[in-house]
Amino acid sequence: MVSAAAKAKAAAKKAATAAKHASAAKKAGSQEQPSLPPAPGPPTALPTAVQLVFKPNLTARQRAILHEVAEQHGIPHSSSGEGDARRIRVGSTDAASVEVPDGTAIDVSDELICELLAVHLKLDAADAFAPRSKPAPNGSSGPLAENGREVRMQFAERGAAAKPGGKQLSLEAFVAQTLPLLELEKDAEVAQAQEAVSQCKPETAQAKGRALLNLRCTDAEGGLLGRTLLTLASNKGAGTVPVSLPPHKFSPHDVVDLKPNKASPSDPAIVGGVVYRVKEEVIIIAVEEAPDDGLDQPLRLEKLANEVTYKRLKETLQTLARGVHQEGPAGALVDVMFGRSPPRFLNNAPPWTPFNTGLDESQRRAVSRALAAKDVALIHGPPGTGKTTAVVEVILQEARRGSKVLATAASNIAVDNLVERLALANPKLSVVRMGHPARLLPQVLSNSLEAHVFQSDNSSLARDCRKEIKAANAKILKLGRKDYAERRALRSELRALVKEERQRQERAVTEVLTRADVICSTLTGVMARHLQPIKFDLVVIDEAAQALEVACWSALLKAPRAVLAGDHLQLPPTVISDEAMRKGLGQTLFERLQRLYGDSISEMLTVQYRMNQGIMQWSSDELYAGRLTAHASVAQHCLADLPDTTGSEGLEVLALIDTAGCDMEEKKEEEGGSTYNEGEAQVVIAHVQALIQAGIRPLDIGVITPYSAQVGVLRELRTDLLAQVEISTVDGFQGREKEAIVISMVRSNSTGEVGFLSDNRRMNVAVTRARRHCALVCDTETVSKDPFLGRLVQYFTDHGAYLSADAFTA
Ligand SMILES: Nc1ncnc2c1ncn2[C@@H]1O[C@H](COP(=O)(O)OP(=O)(O)OP(=O)(O)O)[C@@H](O)[C@H]1O
Repeated sequence: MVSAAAKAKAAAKKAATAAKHASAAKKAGSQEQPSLPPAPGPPTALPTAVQLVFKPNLTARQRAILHEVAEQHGIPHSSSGEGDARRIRVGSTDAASVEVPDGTAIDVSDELICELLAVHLKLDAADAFAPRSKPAPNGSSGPLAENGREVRMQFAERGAAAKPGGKQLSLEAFVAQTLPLLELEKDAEVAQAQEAVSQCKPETAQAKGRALLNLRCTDAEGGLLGRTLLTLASNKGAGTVPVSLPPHKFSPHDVVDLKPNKASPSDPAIVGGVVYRVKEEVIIIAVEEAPDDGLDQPLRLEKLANEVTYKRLKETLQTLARGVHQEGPAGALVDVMFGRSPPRFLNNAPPWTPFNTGLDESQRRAVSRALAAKDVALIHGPPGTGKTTAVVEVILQEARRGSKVLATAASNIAVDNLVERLALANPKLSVVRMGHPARLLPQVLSNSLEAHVFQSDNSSLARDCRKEIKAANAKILKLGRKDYAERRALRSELRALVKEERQRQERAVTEVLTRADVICSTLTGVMARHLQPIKFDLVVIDEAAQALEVACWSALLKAPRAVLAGDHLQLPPTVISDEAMRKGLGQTLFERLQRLYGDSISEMLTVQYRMNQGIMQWSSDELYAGRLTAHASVAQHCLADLPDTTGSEGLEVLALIDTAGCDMEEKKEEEGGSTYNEGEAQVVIAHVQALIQAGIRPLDIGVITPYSAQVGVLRELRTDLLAQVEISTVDGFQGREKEAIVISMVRSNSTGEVGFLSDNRRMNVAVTRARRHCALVCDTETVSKDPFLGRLVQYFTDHGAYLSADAFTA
């Protein structure tokens, strides 16, 4: 058994050793740099880089030990204030202070204190905090009587830790570090929304992508399970020609306000709603009820901050911090995920007959591993390797065994994808999709909770109640002033009917959810009230590498077993706050578990079904240790094989179009700060035109650029012929594919600055969207200054056609 104190001691030793090494290295590099004396040193006041500030939620014992340890190491320490204002400070008074998160939900554990002292002050306090009372005999965390009050040593002495393959994160440290980061992220989102729509001119808000100005409502149709859909288009076309909307950041499920175009920021909305669909020329929003008037004027759409998500995520953290999960289904799973007990697997995977007989060897291995997992298994799916295909098989197999499955993903589109594929694979399966119908694809609406409920007996009885309510209301309206008795009787009847209607609706929802084999929801959606009492056997998270760890926990606490599928080498979750990102909010559970347990819980899919071998090989060698192979059905496919193409000239699998020396310098937007490159954009469009002339359908071509400003420039250059060519940022293309992809890298400067292009995950996603052709348009001199991009350029030079951009402008 590895105690918390022992682990903290190991962590402290590691940090102290690292500090010693760093100081030794500094010393070796520069004789002028004095190294710190090794701790414990003489009790002289040492300068420290930070000052830790502890709030009142420490026990008397912890406070005493803190002072003792600081004293021993000659580090300044003080205690001030009373009650809630009480603070213990450890570290130099003039150093930057680091507040140890408090909050009533968090007990600051010994382990957390040891870690904080080790990380920030390079102090080894493990011995001092070693428990002086014995743990409960069963090794579980029993309450220890101390200083006259009970102190819960949460998780402190739980089962033996599995052999960790990487740095461990304790549950307490995770909660303590994530709570403030969530606050930062919420503040950043609210600030972004406020700044964009209320503190700046509407034109600036539009430039930032958070507002769309001068729209007209072209359609208001009923449907969508009782909601109204409003279609909004740009007023510029005046109804004659459809006009593209300007670049924006609206996407399905965003919460929005619709206002008169000239309204001031504080004016109320005509109506609020949720974005239902985003198309090139229109945006469709779902509203509870169409407003009676106000829609026949120029309109403005504003994106609002969605604070509900943060509230839900905080609740999840608080549940974890309180240790409530220990009594719930996920008690043992939590221990495994924080390295306190090893992951367990059945000795032999249960026999299974695949629903999908075309699964390849690596997919079968991944499914077997998932079915054998008693706690958690990972499916690592590089681009196009059929990760969702494997996940769907796992769910079908589990449902066949009688398990109730909660199938989730971070995005609505990924959840819809699961629903659609599950329903197709086994139409007898009861698959229920949670969530606002506006957020669902039309093809999965019949699986929505509302659609299921609508068909149930209780719901039909509830509708009868509704009819009777209407009739009773009509009768009341017809009554004369003096019909007191009758009115009273009708009112009482009404109350009973309303109550019965509500109860029937509730019962209908509970029945549908209880009977379902698979319930599908986004990660934040799983905290919906109706799901609270439902028990699951397995939680599946698809696209887990795009989900914040805290969001995964909302789902994970609902079942004893979990299967996570994803690829940590593609784009990470979006985090708005730079500070929160820097401090680790973007770190995903998928990646953490990969580091912690590696191949012992993870199966990598190795056959990809999308790319020509030439496109795949760069990604495989650069990011997946050369383990990917192209399935025979795609390994050699190229554009020239497509119908209607004219020969193979200009249709090579890889092409490098070099703008170096062609006077195509990048520029920076005045507002927003995004980068663009007009010269390069013209070259990109010219190459797309050449592809179309060679017989490639515009629909099969995608243009990807990392910079939103370049998306705008490219869209402006698009002629009618190119209307169906999709132009988007890398993020907009994640999870998708096109026969031909043209990448506009934008950066061209004399200093070799490449910004976030050097993030290998971003480039990995961009290149691997292509099935048969990938063209890289860039200034090779600028981008090659970055070693990773230099290798990419070299790969394209070695294996593809090389063209100078001059050839396109001549
Ligand atoms: N065993 C297989 N045999 C043939 N085709 C397959 C197989 N597995 C997956 N595919 C096909 O490969 C494509 C990608 O599959 P899927 O969407 O499951 O992959 P993914 O890894 O989830 O994709 P992404 O890279 O977008 O995350 C789909 O068209 C799918 O039908």
